[in-house]
Amino acid sequence: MICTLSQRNIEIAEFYDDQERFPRFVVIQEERNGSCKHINNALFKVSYANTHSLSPKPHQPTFSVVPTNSRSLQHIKAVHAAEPAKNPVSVKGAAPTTSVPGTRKWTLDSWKSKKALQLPEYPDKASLETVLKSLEAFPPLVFAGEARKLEEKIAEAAMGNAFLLQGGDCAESFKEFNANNIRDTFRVLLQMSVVLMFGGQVPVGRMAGQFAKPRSDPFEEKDGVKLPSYKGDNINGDAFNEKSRIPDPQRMVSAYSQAAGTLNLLRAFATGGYAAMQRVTQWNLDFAEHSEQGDRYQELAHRVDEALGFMAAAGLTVEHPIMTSTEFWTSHECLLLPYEQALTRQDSTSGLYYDCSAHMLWVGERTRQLDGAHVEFLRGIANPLGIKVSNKMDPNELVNLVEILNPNNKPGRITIICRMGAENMRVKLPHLIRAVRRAGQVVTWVCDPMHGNTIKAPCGLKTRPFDAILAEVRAFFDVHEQEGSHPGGVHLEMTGQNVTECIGGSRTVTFDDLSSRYHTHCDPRLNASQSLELAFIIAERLRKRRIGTQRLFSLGL
Ligand SMILES: O=C[C@H](O)[C@H](O)COP(=O)(O)O
Ligand SMILES: C=C(OP(=O)(O)O)C(=O)O
Repeated sequence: MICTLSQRNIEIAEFYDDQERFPRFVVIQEERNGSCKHINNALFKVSYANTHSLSPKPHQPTFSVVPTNSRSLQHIKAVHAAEPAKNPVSVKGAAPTTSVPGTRKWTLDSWKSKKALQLPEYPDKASLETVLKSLEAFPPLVFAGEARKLEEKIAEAAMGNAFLLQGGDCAESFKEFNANNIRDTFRVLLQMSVVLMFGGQVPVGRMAGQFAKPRSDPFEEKDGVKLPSYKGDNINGDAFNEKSRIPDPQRMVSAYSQAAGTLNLLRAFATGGYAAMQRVTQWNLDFAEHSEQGDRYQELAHRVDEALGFMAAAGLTVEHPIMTSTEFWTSHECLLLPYEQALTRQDSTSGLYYDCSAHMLWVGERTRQLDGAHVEFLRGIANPLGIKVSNKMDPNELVNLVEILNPNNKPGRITIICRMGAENMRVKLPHLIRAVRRAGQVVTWVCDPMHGNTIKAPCGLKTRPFDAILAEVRAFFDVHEQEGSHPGGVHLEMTGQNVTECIGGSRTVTFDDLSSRYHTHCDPRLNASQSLELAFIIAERLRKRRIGTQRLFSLGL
C-alpha cells in the first residue's frame, strides 16, 4: 500500500511493509512553478537507497529521505502544523527543537561554561595545568581518517548491513596492564565477531582509554570511614585510603601512555597475522568442542568453518591480507573532559576537530544532560558518538539530544546504546524508536545488556546474571523486529580472562564462585566463555533475521 499525503507544496509518501504496520520510507517532493520537482537538496537529502528493504514491490524506489538540518525539520513541521496530518505516522510528532541549545559557537573549551557532572576537583591546579600542556603536545593516539572509516561502518549497521560489537573492560586499570590481558580481550572480541557475521562485523574495543568512571555515589563508606569514590585509574586510586582517593593529574599521563602501548599492540595483532581467520575459527571450534553445551554451538562453529572453505575456493586463501588482518577500533566514555580536550586536534584535511584519544566516544547515562558540559564538548568533535540511554530517557529528550549532536543527520554519527533491563526494553524502546523515526533521524541502535542488570550478591559483590543479560538482548531483538527497525549491535563489559564476576552461563558461575576470581575494578564483566556463548546465541538470532529477510525478498515483497 502506498499512502500519499499532499499538503501545500510538499508531498509525502510513505511505503508500508507487507503487514501495513510500519512506515518504511518517506519521499518528499517540493512543487515549483506548478510542476513537481524532486527534492531540493538544500533542504532535504536522500540519505540512502535501501536495497534490502521490505518495500511492497521491489521495483519501487526505496529512498529514505531525511531532513538534513533543523531548518528542514522545522519546515516539515510547519507544513504539518498548517494542516493536521492525514497520516498519523508522518513527521508531525517530531519533538520540539526550539529550546535546544546547539546553534551556539563551539570552541575546544566551550564546555567549561556549562555544568559538568562527575568531573573531579583537582586540588593541585598547577600540576593540572602542566599535565594538560604536555598532553596537548603529545601525538594523537588515533587518526581522523580511521574515525571516519568507523563512522561509515556504523552507518552500515544503522541499515542492518553490519553489526557493531563493542566490548572490553568496565574500567581498564594500571595494575592489569600487560600484553596477555590485551591479547586475550582482543582474541575473544575477534572470535565473537567471526561468530556473529561474515564481512559485516565491526569490532570496537572498550580499550586503550576506558579509564574514567562515573559513579552513582560520590562517596564510599567502609567500617564507618567515608572517602570519595574511586573514579577510574586516570582520576584516583582504588585503594581505600585518603591519599589514594585524591584526584591526581599525573594519572592522565599514565593513562595516555598505557593507551598508546595498548593501541600499539592492538595494531600489531590486527595486521601482523594474529587475527588470521583460520586461527580464529580453530579457536571457535575448540570452544564448541569443550563447551558443556557443545552440540548447540558445534553446528554454528562448523558453518563458520565451512564458509571459510567456500571463501578459500573462491580465491581468498590464507595468504590473502583479508584473511590475515582485521579492522579494529577503540572507544571509551567521554567523561574526563580536561583529558579529552587536551587530546583533541584539528584535522588538516577536513578542518574538523577530532578527539584523538579514541575512534569512538560515548556520553554516559549520568552526563548526557542537553545543556551539560559533556554534550557541549561532544557536539563539536567529529568522531562517531554513542549515547547511553536508560529507561529514564524521554523520547522527546532523545530526539533533542540527537539533534544537538548530529544536526546534519549524518548516518553513522550517532549510536544509541540502550541499557535498561529486559522489561523496560520491551516497554520503553518502542517509544524511543518511534520518536527517532518520526523526527527522520538516522541512528544505529545498540543493546548494552550489562548496565540495567547489576545486582548485589549475598556476599556483597556486584554481579550480573547471564540469563538477565540474555533476556535483555532477546527483548532488544524482539522490539526491533516488531518495530521494523534494525538491531545494530551490542555493547558489553567483558574480558578475555576466566574471571568469576557474572553468574550463570553454560560453565556455570555461582554466587559462591564469585570471590574466587573477581578482578574487576568497577562493574562485573562477562568472562571469555560467557562472552563467546552470548555471541553464538546472538549469531543464531541474526541468522534467523537474515533468513526472514531473504524469504520476503524471494516472495517479491
Ligand atoms: O560502569 C558504569 C558505572 O561507572 C558503574 O555502574 C557505577 O557503579 P556504581 O553504581 O557502583 O557507582
Ligand atoms: C558508565 C557506563 O555506562 P552507563 O553510562 O550506561 O552507566 C559504562 O558503560 O561504563
